[in-house]
Amino acid sequence: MLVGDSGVGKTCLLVRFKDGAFLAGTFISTVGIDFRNKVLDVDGMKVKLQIWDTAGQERFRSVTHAYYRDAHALLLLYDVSNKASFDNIQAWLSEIQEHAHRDVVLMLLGNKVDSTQEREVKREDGEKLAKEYGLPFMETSAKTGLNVDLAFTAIAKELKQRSTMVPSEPRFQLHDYVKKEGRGGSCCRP
Ligand SMILES: Nc1nc2c(ncn2[C@@H]2O[C@H](COP(=O)(O)OP(=O)(O)OP(=O)(O)O)[C@@H](O)[C@H]2O)c(=O)[nH]1
Repeated sequence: MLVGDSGVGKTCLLVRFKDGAFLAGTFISTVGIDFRNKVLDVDGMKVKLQIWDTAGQERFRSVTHAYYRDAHALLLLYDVSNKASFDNIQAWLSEIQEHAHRDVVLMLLGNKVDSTQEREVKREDGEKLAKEYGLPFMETSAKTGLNVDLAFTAIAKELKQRSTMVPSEPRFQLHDYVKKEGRGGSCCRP
């Protein structure tokens, strides 16, 4: 499930991942909730992701709350060119704590990293916040596609591992995967 303030790019991230395209121009806010499916090949096994795109607008909050409970994974987004969306992350984390399952897989994404001129949130600040809450973190761009497949693949790997895990088996580490695969040395530099 994709969550975060209105306008951070949740729908665009999903469209980029599903169709490899970018919805430029007019911004049509999601009403309520929508979903798309995508099948990924993860280490030779097909993993079907059903990805729910939620409305970021406050007035739809009661609708989206109802879906948290069934979510296996949450991608929490802010917009690196919008400081307010970053400042609201803690409020989103409280919502998640209140409504989502305790074991939900959670990842923090700083989107629109292509907007370098308008950047209001430093990568270091995103990393610091993620570290504080023990979350894997990436910067993404739905516009250029940077780290989009990587973020969803990391989630799919984690979910696959959880669903097939034998108790004594070493666990897939989402954190380590994100660090190792993120482009540009230290995780996810554009
Ligand atoms: N430059 C840039 N613009 C983006 C990116 N992702 C989304 N946008 C733009 O940001 C605006 C909002 O994108 P959406 O994907 O509709 O935002 P949302 O988070 O789904 O918004 P709600 O449905 O209201 O919750 C649109 O005008 C997009 O074109 C990105 O990675 N880079």
